[in-house]
Amino acid sequence: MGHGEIWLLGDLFRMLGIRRSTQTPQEPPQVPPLQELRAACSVLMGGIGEASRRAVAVRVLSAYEQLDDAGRTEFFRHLLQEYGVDAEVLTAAFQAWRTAPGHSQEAELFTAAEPSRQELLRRINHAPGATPSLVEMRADLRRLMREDPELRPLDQDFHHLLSSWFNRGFLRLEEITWDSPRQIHRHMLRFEKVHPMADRHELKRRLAPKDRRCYAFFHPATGDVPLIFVEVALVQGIPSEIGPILRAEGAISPSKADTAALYSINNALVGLAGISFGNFLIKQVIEQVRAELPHLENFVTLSPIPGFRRWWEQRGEAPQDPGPDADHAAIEPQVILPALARYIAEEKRADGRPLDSVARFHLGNGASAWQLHWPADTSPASWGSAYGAMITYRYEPEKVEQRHEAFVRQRAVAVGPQLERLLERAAPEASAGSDHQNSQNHSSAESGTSQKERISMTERTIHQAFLDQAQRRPDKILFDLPGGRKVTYDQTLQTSQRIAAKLVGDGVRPGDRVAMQVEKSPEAVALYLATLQIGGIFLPLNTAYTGAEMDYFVDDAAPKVLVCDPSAAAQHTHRSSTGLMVETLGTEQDGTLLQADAPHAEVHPAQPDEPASILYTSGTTGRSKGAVLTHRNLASNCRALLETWQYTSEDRLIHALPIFHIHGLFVAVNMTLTAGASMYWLSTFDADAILDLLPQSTVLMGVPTFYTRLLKSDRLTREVCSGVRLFVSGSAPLLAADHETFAERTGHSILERYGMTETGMNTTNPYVEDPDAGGGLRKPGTVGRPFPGVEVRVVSREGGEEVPQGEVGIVEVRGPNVFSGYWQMPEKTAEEFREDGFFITGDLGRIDEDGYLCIVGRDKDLIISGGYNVYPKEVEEVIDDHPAVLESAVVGVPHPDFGETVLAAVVPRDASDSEGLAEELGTLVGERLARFKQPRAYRIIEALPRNVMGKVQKAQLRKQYAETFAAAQV
Ligand SMILES: CC(C)(COP(=O)(O)OP(=O)(O)OC[C@H]1O[C@@H](n2cnc3c(N)ncnc32)[C@H](O)[C@@H]1OP(=O)(O)O)[C@@H](O)C(=O)NCCC(=O)NCCSC(=O)CC(=O)O
Repeated sequence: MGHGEIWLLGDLFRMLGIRRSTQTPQEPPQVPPLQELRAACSVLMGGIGEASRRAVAVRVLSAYEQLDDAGRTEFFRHLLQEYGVDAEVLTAAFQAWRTAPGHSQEAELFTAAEPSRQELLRRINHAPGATPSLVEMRADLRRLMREDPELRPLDQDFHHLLSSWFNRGFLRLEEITWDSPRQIHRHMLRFEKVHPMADRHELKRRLAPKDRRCYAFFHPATGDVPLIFVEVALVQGIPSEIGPILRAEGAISPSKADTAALYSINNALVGLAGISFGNFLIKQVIEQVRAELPHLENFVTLSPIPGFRRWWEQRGEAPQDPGPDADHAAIEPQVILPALARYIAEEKRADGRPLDSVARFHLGNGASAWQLHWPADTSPASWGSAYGAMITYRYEPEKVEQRHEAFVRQRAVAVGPQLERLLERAAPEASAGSDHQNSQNHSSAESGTSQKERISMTERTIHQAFLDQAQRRPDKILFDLPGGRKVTYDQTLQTSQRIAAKLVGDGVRPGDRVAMQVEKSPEAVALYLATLQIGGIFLPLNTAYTGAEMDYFVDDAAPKVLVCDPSAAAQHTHRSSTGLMVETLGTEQDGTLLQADAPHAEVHPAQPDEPASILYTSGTTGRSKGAVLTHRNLASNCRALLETWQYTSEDRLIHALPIFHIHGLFVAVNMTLTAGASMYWLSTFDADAILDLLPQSTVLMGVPTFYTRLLKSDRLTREVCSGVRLFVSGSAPLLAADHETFAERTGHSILERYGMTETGMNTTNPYVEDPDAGGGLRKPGTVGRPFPGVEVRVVSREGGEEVPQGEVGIVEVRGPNVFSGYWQMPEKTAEEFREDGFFITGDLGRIDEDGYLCIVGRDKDLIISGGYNVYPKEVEEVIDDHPAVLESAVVGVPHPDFGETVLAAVVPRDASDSEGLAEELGTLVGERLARFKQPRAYRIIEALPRNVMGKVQKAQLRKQYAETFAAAQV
C-alpha cells in the first residue's frame, strides 16, 4: 500500500466517523457504496496531494460502479446539492468586480461562478482511464434524467468538461478494414445503430468488398473505441434506397464508381451526445476518400430522418393511422414528399436550427439537403421513425465551408432542386396565416455536377422568383422609404399587375421594348417587374440623359412605350407620331401608368434565352450600344450573388443607387426581390440618411464615392456599423487607402467585386474572410475570384493566348452571365467575342498568386466617374462640333469625390478664338450630354501631344493634368 492509499484510508475513516484502534493501516470498513462514494468525493475535494488524489479518484469510480440506478440518481442529486456554487463567495466576487472591474476581479468572479462539482469531476478524472468512465457516467445521467429532469443542470457540467476534453484537435482519423483488430470490429458491431448488424458476416460485407470503405475518429482517452465511424459505399450515381447497399451484391471496381455514398454515420458513445467535435469531420472523411480516389464526382449520404414521423403525426397531418404493418401504398408520394421537405428545411428549433438531428449534423457540416427518397428503407425501424423515407445530403467539397458559415450565421439551409421545387409548391398554403419569415431561410444548393440540374435551377426567371416570394410572404416589407412609407411584397405585386394591364393595353407584346426614364420609386421597380411579366424587354435610361441622347436611344431601340416623369411628358409628345406610347410615372404614386382598371395576372412563360432587358453602354465610337441581357443572364447572376454573399430574407439592404444600371437594378434589387429581403429605399446617396439607417441594416451596396463620402463624416463609427454584415463596393476602383481607413474606422473590410453592363458580376473578393473556413482576405486593389459558373481568363493583347499567372493582359469572361449581344449590331457583337465564347472585356488585368483578379487598366480609355462610364469619343465629337475648335482630346483625371472626372484639352482653330471658348463649350456640351459626361475642366492649348506616328498621347495629358482637382472642395 503506497502513502497515498494510507492517507486516503485515514481520511476515509475520519469522514465515515470510524475511529481506528491502531496506527497501522487496515482495510476500509464495509460501508454501503453510496456512503463510501460521498465520503471519497469529500476527501477528493479536501486539501490532499496529487498522489492521494489518484487513489481516491479510483475509489470514487469503483464505488460508483457498485451502485444501481437508484443509487446513481441519489449520487447525482448529492452532486447537485453539495457541490454547487457558494452564493456568498459569488456575491462577494460580483461586488468586487462591480466596484472595481479588472482582470483579477473578472477571474475571481469566473471561478466563483463555476459549480464546485466541475472541479470534483476534473479530480475524478485523475484516476487512470477515468475519462471513458466519466463518459459512461454521463450516459447514465442522460438516461436517468429523463425520469428525473431536476438532474439536468448536472449534464451541463459534464457537457462543459467533455467539450474541452474531446476537442477536435485530439481526434485521429483512421481507416477501418477487415484486417483491423478484432476489438475494433466488436465495437463496430456493438455501436452500429443506423443499420444494425447481426453478426461478423454482415460486418464483413461492410468492410471487405473492394467498393467499401470505413473511417473512424479515435481519441487518446478512449483508446480503440471509435467516437464516430463512417461507412462508405463506392457506387455509380446517387443511390436512392439502402437495401442494395446493405446487401452489397456484385462489388464494382472503385475506378468505375463516380459517387461515394456515406450510408452510415454512427456516434459510438452515448455519453458524448451533444458534444461537438467540430463541423468538418465529414469533410475530413471526404478528403481522405478523394485522396485515394480523385476521380469521384459526388459525395453524398443516404441518411435517416429520425424525427419525421413523430413531427408529422403531432401536427395531425400524417395519413390516418396507417398502422405499424401498413405498407407503403397507404401513403402517397405527393403527400409525404412536400411534408418531408418542410420538415427538413423549414422546421426549426428555438435556436433556429433544424428540428431533425441528422439534418442539423449534416447541414452544420456544410452539406445541402439534396434529395428525398421514398420509400427507401423497408426496415421496421425506418418505418417507425420516418415511414421508410431517407434523404441524401450532398457534400460539394468547394462549397462545404461556405454552406457551413451560412448555416451558422444565418441558419440558412441549402437545398437541392427537388426540395426547392417541393418547398415552392408548398409555399402558398404554408404561408397562409403564419409568420413564415424565420422559417424560410433555405437557399438553393445549385450544383456544378449535373448540367441538367443546373439548368433547371437557373431557368427560374427573376419574375418567377419574385412571384414566389410575394406569395410566400405577402405582408413582408419590400420598400421602406424615408418619411415612413412602406410597401409590401403583395402591394408591389398588385402594382406591377396593374402596370402590366396598362402596358398590354398599350399594345406591348413579348419582345417589345418598354423604355423608362423616371426618378427612382417603388412603382418604377413595379414597372420593371410588369415588363418582365408580360415578356417585354426592359430599357431603363439614366434620368440625366438630355433630349439629344434620348432621341438616339428611342430611335435605336424603337420601344413600344416610353415611361417618363409627369413633368417631362411635354418633351416627348412629339414621339407619339412614330406610334410610340408615352406614359408617365411620378414619385408620388402618380402618373398615367398607374391608371389601369383591373390587374393583368397572366405571366408570359419566358424562356431562358429570351431577352429581358437592354442596357445602353457608351461606345468607343461615340455610338452607344444596347447590351441585350437574357432572363438566364439575370437569373444565373442573381443566384450566384445570393449564394456567394449569403444574402437571405433576413437581410435589410440600404439601397441608394440609381436603378437604371446593373448595380442598382440587377444586383441590389434582383437579389432583394428574389431572396424575400427588404430595402431601405433612398432616392439618391445621402450620407446622413445612410448613417441613420446603418444601425438597423445588414448590407450596403455602393460605388466608391459612397465610401469616400461616408468617411468624411464623424458619425461613421464602429458602433454605427456593428449590425452590418456586408459592405459592397463596385462599378469603379475603390482606393486602397479608403479600404484601409474604412476598416480602421469601422472594423469592416469592404468587399470589392467586378462587373460590367455586358456581363453582370464576374468576380468577387471572398465573403467568408476566415482562411481556415475556406475563405480568404478581401484584398484592397483586387476584385477577387470568379463567381460560381463564371470563367475568367487573362490573355495577351496580340495573340489572344492565356498569359502566365501574374502577367498583365486583357480580361475575358465566359459564363451564363455574359450577355447575348449588342442590340442590332451583329458585327460589333462578333468583334467582342472569341470563337470559344469568351467575351473580351477590354479591361487590363492580372491574376495574382492567390487567384485574385486585379484590374490594372482599361484598354478602351474609358473614364469612370462616380460609377458612371464615359467614353471620351462621345464627348470629343460634341466639342469638335464647335466651329472654333480644331481638335480635342478628352481624358479622365483623378477627382477626390468621383474617383475620376472628365477633362477636355481643346485646340482652337485660331489662337484668337480662345477667349470665352471654355464657357461656350460648357454650354454646348450641357445641351447635348448628361451632366456626368460633361468635362469639369477645359484646357485650351496650342497643340495636342502626339507620338511619331501622329497618335494623340492621352497618357501624357492625363499626367499633365493629374493634379487639376487634387485640392477640389467637394
Ligand atoms: C456618386 C453619386 C452618388 C453622386 O451623385 P449625387 O447625386 O450625390 O451627386 P451630387 O449631388 O454630389 O452632384 C454634384 C454634381 O455632380 C453631378 N454628378 C452626379 N453624379 C456624377 C457622377 N457620377 N459623375 C460626375 N458628375 C456627377 C451632378 O449632376 C451635380 O452636377 P452640378 O455640378 O451641375 O450640380 C452618383 O453618381 C451615383 O449614385 N453613382 C452610381 C452610379 C452607378 O450606379 N453605377 C453603376 C453602373 S453599373 C456598372 O458599372 C457595372 C458594375 O456595377 O460593375
